[in-house]
Amino acid sequence: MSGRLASEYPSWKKLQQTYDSEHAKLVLKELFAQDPARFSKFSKEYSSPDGPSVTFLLDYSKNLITEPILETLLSLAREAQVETYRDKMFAGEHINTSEDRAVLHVALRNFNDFQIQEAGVSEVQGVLAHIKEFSESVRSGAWKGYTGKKIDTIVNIGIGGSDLGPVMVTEALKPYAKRDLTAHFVSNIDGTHLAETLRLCNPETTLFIIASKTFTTQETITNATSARDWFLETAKDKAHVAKHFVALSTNTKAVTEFGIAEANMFQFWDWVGGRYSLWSAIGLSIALSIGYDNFEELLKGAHGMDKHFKTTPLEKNLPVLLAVIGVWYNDFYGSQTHALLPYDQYLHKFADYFQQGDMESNGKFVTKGGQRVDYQTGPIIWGAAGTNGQHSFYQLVHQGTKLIPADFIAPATTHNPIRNSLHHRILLSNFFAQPEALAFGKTEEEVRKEVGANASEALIKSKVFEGNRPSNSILFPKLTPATLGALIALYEHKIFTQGVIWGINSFDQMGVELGKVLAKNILAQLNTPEDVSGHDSSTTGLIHYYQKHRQE
Ligand SMILES: O=P(O)(O)OC[C@H]1O[C@H](O)[C@@H](O)[C@@H](O)[C@@H]1O
Repeated sequence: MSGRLASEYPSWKKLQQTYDSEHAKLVLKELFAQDPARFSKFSKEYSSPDGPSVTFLLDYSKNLITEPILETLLSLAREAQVETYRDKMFAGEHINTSEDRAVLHVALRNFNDFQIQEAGVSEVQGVLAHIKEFSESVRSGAWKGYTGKKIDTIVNIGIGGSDLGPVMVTEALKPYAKRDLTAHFVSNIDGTHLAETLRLCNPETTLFIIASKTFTTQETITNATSARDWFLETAKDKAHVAKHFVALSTNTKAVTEFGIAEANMFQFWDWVGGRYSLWSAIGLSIALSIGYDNFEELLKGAHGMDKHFKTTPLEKNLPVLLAVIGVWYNDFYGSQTHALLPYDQYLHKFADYFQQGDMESNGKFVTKGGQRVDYQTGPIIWGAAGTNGQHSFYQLVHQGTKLIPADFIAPATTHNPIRNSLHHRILLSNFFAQPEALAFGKTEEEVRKEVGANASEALIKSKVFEGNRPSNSILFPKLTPATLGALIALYEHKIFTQGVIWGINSFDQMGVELGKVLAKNILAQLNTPEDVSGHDSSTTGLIHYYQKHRQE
């Protein structure tokens, strides 16, 4: 984040030389055979420094690293001044330079530990109190709809960071949810998303939460306006909107212009990035669903990880370890992607969430200083809940031609111990087996023994697993709100650390702008073919085809 090219650091050059001369010798099977202490050297147990108890084990021993390589990777983090930039973030310095903003999601979950000077930070507690009071009144039934009935359905209307965090967390923490308060999330501008959701809603008992940092996002404002129209078809009187619409935003003016009273608005601040905002007012749907106390546990779990990140030496600092190991694959092994593979159905949106969290943060080709990078930055993040992925894309992960580093994530204890936790034991046996298979594979010799003398050479070759495919494993006792908070913060700080090393600004998102501008221009030209101008022949041809075939 110093804006320097990462490739100029001495450690980067050393890593390149190490990769060139040693990578052929980095064979997991041999590394494990040579060193019986490999697991204890390359695994760490996290315990929350205070607050609610959170523990987990991070096993990074199945990575293509040695102690000297890891040391050099950590030197790279030091040369890039990760610690300095981390401290700048926590101090509220405007490290989001292109937008001249502080980056203070850590202030949203700060329980009096960090001293942060920035406008708005002193208001955080007040907004949390508002969230508490409001969520408790809706959950208890004290808050009534316009016909005097209690709310039984909430619909969060938002997109990107104003959607993905609340969706992921409400799914992840469903065991803690109030089951008679149904939560829906509408994000897509495609009218189908809203229409299918409204079919499930009763205007008398539905609360719409309009979530938008800017309150200008086309999708959200269009969906919110259509939802209000739908509501007023039944409710008639605009005064009833106050009981059924609240807003989560930084933009008071636009919220009040939309017709939502300031009293029904939950504030946040420009130093909360959209993809880091679930800890802010954007988390209202989470608090409504799981209750304020559990929401606070989520924040405290994240705060524990913040303290760990802020105070732990780099060689023991879990987000930093994940980050530098990721850099090793991304920049030296040429891995294009990184898979997030939670063995927990409740975490089925985890990879979706971090697609924005990571790719919108680190998908940048220009350093903070304006130079074009000459190396790879953020990886493509993808994944699915285990074991589903095993029956779709794992074939390629095991035997394809690409190196796909992966994180396996699982709870030791399930919230649903049906059949005496038989399901969970089967699930976890897969969680243990997959990284093992990826790392150690199956040799031709082993295959030959198995298939017998009559098997064809082609069959034998097709059954070989080359192995040496790296992974991290994260295992925790149970998926609690605090544990989830810590896990999310772990990845947030990993992303931060990588951004600093690559010298990019992880906190703007200029790349989402161009498409928005072009769509606005095209929207104005969609009516008649004569209006279509200024495009290439492909775009013009596509729009003309649409105009010929639409039935409206
Ligand atoms: O909350 P808003 O302002 O509606 O923005 C929603 C989303 O819009 C854009 O895609 C980006 O800026 C995202 O980072 C953001 O999360």
